[in-house]
Amino acid sequence: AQEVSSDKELDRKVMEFLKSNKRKWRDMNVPASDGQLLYDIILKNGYTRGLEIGTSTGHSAIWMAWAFSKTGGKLITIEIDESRYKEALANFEKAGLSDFIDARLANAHQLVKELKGPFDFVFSDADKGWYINYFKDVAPKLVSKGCFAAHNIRPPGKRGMAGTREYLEYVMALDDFTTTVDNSGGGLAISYKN
Ligand SMILES: C[S@@+](CC[C@H](N)C(=O)[O-])C[C@H]1O[C@@H](n2cnc3c(N)ncnc32)[C@H](O)[C@@H]1O
Repeated sequence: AQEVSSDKELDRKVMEFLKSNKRKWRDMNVPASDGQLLYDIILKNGYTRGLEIGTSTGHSAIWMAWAFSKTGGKLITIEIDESRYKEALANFEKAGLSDFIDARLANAHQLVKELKGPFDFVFSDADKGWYINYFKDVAPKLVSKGCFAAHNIRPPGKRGMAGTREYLEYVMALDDFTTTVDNSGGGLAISYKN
């Protein structure tokens, strides 16, 4: 079983932050239920090396970094918009999670290619038309049993945001990944590397 540490003071601070901001996320942020889902996947698998593509103001990153605070891990997160990036940094500070997050102001089209990895958990939530490219760039740097999760994915056959259907068809056809879709929130395609 994976080592999971507990810091009650930090838990209290994060929970207080999430509670007081529950109705304040207005920048395309994931719903809290998806944040919880990401948190659960990281804890369940004991992941420690995370990458997020599309920070916005930091809601999903806060859930993931909270999980990484327990597994001894860290999250690299990328955002192209400076004002959202700055707001995210302030939110990470308020939530007490800055030590678990390496936030980058950059174009992910370039930076995802440059990052060495390895990663065991990736959350893709930036420009949907680029999802397949992000996946192709990251897959070789994802460890075996690692997970690549992509947001705003509808089940097969259902209409979704432009680019997301092509993405789902692409990952579903891969022999070295097993993909399921969770539609309890905004829609999450969860692909495990075999
Ligand atoms: C749906 S929002 C992310 C929401 C965030 N994951 C959350 O739950 O709080 C998508 C973000 O991706 C950013 N983005 C779009 N294209 C990008 C690119 N090429 N590189 C980095 N970030 C990008 C947008 O500026 C936007 O803030």
